[in-house]
Amino acid sequence: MDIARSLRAEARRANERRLLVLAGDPDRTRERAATALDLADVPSAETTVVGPEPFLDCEHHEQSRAEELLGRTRTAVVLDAHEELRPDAVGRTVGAVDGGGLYVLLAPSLETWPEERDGFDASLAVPPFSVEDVSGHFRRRFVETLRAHRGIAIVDVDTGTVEQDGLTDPPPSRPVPSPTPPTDAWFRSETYAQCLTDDQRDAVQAFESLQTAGEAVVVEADRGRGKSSAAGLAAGNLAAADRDVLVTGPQYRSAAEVFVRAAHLLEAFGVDFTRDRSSDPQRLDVAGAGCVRYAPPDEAALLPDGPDVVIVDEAAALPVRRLEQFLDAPAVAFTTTVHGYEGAGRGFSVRFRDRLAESDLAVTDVSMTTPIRYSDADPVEVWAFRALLLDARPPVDQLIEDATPETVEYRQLSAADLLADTHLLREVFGLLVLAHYRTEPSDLARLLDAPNLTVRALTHEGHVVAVALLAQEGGLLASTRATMYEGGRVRGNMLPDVLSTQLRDEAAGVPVGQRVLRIATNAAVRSRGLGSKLLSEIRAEFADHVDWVGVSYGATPELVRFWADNGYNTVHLATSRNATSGEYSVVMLDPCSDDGAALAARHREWFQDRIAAVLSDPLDDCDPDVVRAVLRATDGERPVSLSEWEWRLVAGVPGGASVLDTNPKPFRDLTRRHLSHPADATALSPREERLLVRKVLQAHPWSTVTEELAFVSERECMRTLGGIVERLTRLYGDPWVQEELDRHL
Ligand SMILES: CC(=O)SCCNC(=O)CCNC(=O)[C@H](O)C(C)(C)COP(=O)(O)OP(=O)(O)OC[C@H]1O[C@@H](n2cnc3c(N)ncnc32)[C@H](O)[C@@H]1OP(=O)(O)O
Ligand SMILES: Nc1ncnc2c1ncn2[C@@H]1O[C@H](COP(=O)(O)OP(=O)(O)OP(=O)(O)O)[C@@H](O)[C@H]1O
Repeated sequence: MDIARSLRAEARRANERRLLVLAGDPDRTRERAATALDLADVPSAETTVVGPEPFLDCEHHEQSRAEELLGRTRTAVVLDAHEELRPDAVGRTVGAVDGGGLYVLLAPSLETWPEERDGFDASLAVPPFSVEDVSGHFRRRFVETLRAHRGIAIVDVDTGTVEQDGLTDPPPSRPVPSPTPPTDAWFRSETYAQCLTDDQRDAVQAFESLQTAGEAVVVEADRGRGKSSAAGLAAGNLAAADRDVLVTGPQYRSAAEVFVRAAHLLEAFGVDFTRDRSSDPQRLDVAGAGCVRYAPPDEAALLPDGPDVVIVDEAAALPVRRLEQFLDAPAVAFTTTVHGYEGAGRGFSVRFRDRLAESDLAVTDVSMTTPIRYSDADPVEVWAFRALLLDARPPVDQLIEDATPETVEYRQLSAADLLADTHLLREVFGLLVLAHYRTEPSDLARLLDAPNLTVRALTHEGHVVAVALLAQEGGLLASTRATMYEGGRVRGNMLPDVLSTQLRDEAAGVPVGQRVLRIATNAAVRSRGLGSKLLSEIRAEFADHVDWVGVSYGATPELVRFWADNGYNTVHLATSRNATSGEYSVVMLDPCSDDGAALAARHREWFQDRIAAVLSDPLDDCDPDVVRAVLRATDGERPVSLSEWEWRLVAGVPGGASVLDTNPKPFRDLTRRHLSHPADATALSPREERLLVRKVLQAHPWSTVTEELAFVSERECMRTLGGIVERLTRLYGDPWVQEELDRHL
């Protein structure tokens, strides 16, 4: 195992990492890993094993807990991939290895590995498919990248052969010149002396704006660029200047760097501070001035004790709704990873950026590119980006800007097509990453190997302009359906699962469908009908083979309109918010066969029957425009059937003879009817419809509705509602009801 020693020596000399692959019999690879780390002089206190067994005397996590390494720095990480290779675990762990350190991968023989089905593959076997239907494209490609990239040693431990030594003979790393301090800085000069790169200096300087309320800073960088440290340098300064700085992030461990750097800086300032190491969360208190304190995201979101500044570390890992809560802080910074473990720090941009722009905060953006943990020529980072396509991008705008529904070609892209054309694969994956909130490395494996998934795209002159990822669902055996109905776990099959488990329809898993898992049009060519063209091509292709096409996504008014315009109708609105998007998810179906139509029809009716009651309780905070769009997208008219007494109650409201609170039910029925199938779509203005949603369906108090919808007084708000009830009564009431109405006017 001299190879381990030389790899480490080279890594140290160049301040780069090296990757050591030990392939073959599992126990033998584990023994060799122990020897290799010993020879390479890596202390066990600086090593982490990620895999099923703690076979070394060091920190250990399962692959499913790989996020424990986010934001941390280790000299060696050993990824034991014998039982399974989770692509996300690779993404999450590789960035933690320090310059001069080793990433060690334990795997079966590389010759046979792609053909073997492991634990991760089993997770791709979605009923009615079995694990034999899962292919090994991702792993084959992964092995090819191991063989093709520099800085990677491969040892066959069964034969003792060193397939490649991974040595690159790099020039020794040269000390990076310290960045020059800025000329007019508000932070104390010691701060800038502690910055390691120009990027870090610029980021720290951007944080200066947080001294005043109304400011926000967003720092975007790949891993290991020193973002958390930049935040720490800023936090130390702000605390010394009497600010109360609240730090949050998905795990304290990854935010710990903020505290390390802040404490170090306060020492350099020579100020008195106390550091509470014993308590978790940790805090630093500067004598006679401010503090830096940690709280987990759910607590921090309540802005406990009124902080002056909030720093959200690893923001991309938090749901949008959580991030939004921090916009109420006087000043706030978000640091986020662009490419890496979540695969998609970019996704941070997808929804949250709009909210940030709409807020009253003035936003300063900074990006950091120069790595700090290791040299910028590090071959292991290059390999990881390539193997996991972390840097995949859609085509540049110029190549596709002339695309229209007439110029594009509809493409059925098999895994073989994608593997044969790296550009195509990068464009497809890049577009998905860019347009969706969270796309992870495992999504790449899923796209290439899962038997239930299909990729469809529109290309313009060979470049991808829109892409959709489809999942086959339904067509389930009676036993699988029974498991689902009884609350057992069945992989995939999201729509049958929601319809049978939550909505108590055991037969929902019989019809076969294609669910649009994701769809995206390149931002440069949106709103030209390309997304709609892709959906209509998909429907045309599958209509003869499936019972339905369907979708579930976090509802926004625009998106609901997009799907509704393309023939999809609402059957369900979830009663809890989607953890990632922060929105309420809507389920929509477009039936293609009689069986599909029967499924859609019964669920539509059930939806129409329950929605008013649901909106007055669990969905009472759903955006009224989402409610309007979702109701408008329900197919099939469900008439109002009010009793005579209910009609008399309704007809009395406009003239002031009766009040809504006596019994809201008939008002809800009427509202539901009008918002889903208006007899006259122009009868009410959008604001009047919002009033109906907030007051009648969601039962908000008059005072809040008056304020939210900007009525001058509660009286005016009530009078407007009376006028609305009058118009609805005229639209839907029989002649005798109209007479009843006129009696009171
Ligand atoms: C299962 C899921 O994937 S749901 C998530 C859908 N995907 C995304 O949100 C990713 C980002 N968005 C996109 O890629 C695109 O906006 C898509 C795929 C939603 C629509 O693609 P496009 O090629 O623009 O569709 P198309 O031109 O046929 O229809 C556009 C209509 O969709 C609606 N729409 C959908 N989303 C938006 C939006 N964010 N902003 C404005 N309009 C929108 C509008 O009604 C628009 O019509 P308009 O341009 O006349 O106002
Ligand atoms: N100014 C600095 N002085 C000393 N060490 C630093 C400084 N900046 C960064 N480092 C070190 O470099 C490593 C990476 O820094 P940091 O954790 O801040 O980066 P990051 O971009 O937040 O990384 P990740 O995305 O992995 O969380 C850490 O070990 C940190 O201690």
